[in-house]
Amino acid sequence: MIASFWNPTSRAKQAEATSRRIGCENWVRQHIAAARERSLELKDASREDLIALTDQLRWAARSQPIETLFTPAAAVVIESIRQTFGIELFDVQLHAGLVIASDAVAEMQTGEGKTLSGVLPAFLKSLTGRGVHVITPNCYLAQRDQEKLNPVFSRLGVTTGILTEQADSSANRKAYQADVTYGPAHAFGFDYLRDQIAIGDGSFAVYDRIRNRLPMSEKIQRPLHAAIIDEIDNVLIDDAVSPLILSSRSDQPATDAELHRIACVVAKRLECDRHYVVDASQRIVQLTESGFQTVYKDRDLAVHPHLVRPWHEYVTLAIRVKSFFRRDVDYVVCDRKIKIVDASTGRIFDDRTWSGGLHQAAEAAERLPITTETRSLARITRQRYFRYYPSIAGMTGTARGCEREFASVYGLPVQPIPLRIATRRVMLPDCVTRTMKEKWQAIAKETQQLHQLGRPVLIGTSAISESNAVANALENLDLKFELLNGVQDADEASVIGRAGQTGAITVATNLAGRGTDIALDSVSRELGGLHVIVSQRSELARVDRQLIGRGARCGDPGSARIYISAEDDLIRLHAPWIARSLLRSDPNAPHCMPKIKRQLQKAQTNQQRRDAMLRLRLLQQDNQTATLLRRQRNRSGSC
Ligand SMILES: Nc1ncnc2c1ncn2[C@@H]1O[C@H](COP(=O)(O)OP(=O)(O)OP(=O)(O)O)[C@@H](O)[C@H]1O
Repeated sequence: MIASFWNPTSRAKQAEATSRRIGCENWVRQHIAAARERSLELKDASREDLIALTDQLRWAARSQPIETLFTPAAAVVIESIRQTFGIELFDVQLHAGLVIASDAVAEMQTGEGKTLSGVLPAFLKSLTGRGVHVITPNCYLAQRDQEKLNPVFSRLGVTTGILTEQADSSANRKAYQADVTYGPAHAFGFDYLRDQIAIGDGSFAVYDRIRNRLPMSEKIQRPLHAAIIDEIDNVLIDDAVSPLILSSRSDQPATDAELHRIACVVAKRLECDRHYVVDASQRIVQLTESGFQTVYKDRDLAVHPHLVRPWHEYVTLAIRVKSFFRRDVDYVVCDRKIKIVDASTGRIFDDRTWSGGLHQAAEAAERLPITTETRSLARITRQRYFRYYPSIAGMTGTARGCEREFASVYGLPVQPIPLRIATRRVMLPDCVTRTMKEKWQAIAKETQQLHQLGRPVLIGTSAISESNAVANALENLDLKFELLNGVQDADEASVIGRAGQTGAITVATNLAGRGTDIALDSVSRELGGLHVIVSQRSELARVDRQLIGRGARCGDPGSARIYISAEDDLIRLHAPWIARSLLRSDPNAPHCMPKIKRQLQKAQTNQQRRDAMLRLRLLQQDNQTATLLRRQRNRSGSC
């Protein structure tokens, strides 16, 4: 069993077998037609009738595989959604539901209605009574979906719960008792780790053995059964580069605080390429021979009694902070503390810290009180945690390009769901500028023109500092706007609620880039819908596609434009030759867009490959550690 758990070939074969089954058009058509027919018989069924039908299905799930219950389950779900919202599930949503229920990834374009597509598989998998986890990339989406869908489930006699972000095990334990539990991915993973700590094993261990050793009453989670993951590429791929680490905090001042401060001063004096070399794409720093000599000039520091790592590593950390970590991009300073910003979602984490002294190096660079390094109590890679679920599936609008990783790591095939109606999105040509300043002005000007027409505009930026720069440019034109970047106290739901109204201007970081549903009012729809401005291409093309997908949803009109400047991060770090050619060119001459576009897309693909390699390395290390632990345990067991 363990061999197949780690074997990518067997996972890929499993994915291939599922893919053959769900890819059969006739099979899909027959199931949808049968479900529709059954649902007509249930029209206007009472709540009691629906609950009685659910009970019958639960009874049936005891003796037969849940795949065989698709038709009757779909019929009751269709009816419950009809009675709750007064809408009919689309065929593409039933199709996606069928794919997810078959343990696969449904790739459904942004705005096609994935939230409702997840109800049917969650309902089906809850029938066994072993609990379903509906996993989202963040708390906002978990709460939004649980609140929206709870009436649909409760009409069917199915209970739902929501995980809290706080380490409140009693509240979360209660949420796990529900049939369907909503929560962000990290909350599920951390509860798993808390269970590990409760049984006295901070290192990960063979899952079943651990589960069986601890009495049910003490555990927060029930045994893992089924996971349905929304924005599955974000949760299983993008976030998988960083393992989940549960750490302890100490209020004691850091004993090596002074060393971090000195390292920061030393790092400022060192020169790139002379004293150290950097790999910008991997954020790695290496001291050169001359760098080592300079760093160890003061011999007392090399033998300082408070060193917790070799002295040159303090300096390397300080150089990494100086070279790659930027305030209001990678972190913010709030209440004299460093708070990490998640690059892909734009969220600010209150309780996360960088490990290995990096957080302290950043505190030194910002002249903040230096905290003690956290001590890791338990850790698990996301890949490992999610592979513990016997059944895993999900949905996203952007699975393209990740098919191989989904198949070999998680055994998941990707099934594209056809568009319900052709998109009405108008993709305007990219706009190229030489400097950032020119870009902010151009964005503000375009926003002003559309605002005068009454069109709502969403400006998506990739960092807090950028959102502030756009905000300044808009203020210079006396334009009123809403800023959503996690720093302000703005209520996310209400800002998003207003973003589609006539004449609204919203500036946001990636907070609004994924999963958010911007509803248009009737006038803004008439005027052409939401216009999305992408302020710069991200390192991942999927992030851009998600942002563009905030407009022209569900058959609505809309448009989008991407802005590029020679000073953009993607160009600066991964394709500097584009910057050189742009800066040399005549600012008034038209740039050769197709060529620049192709080169930027290539830079994005290369970055995606590098990230995939990083994840693969993490997985290999994880495998080696697991094998080592297993051997140790076997040896101590046989002694
Ligand atoms: N069957 C339906 N009938 C009418 N409206 C629907 C239906 N399904 C979904 N919608 C509406 O379509 C909009 C988009 O739905 P939703 O947010 O679930 O899309 P999505 O696919 O999850 O988008 P994204 O990929 O951006 O997360 C919502 O306003 C939702 O209420």
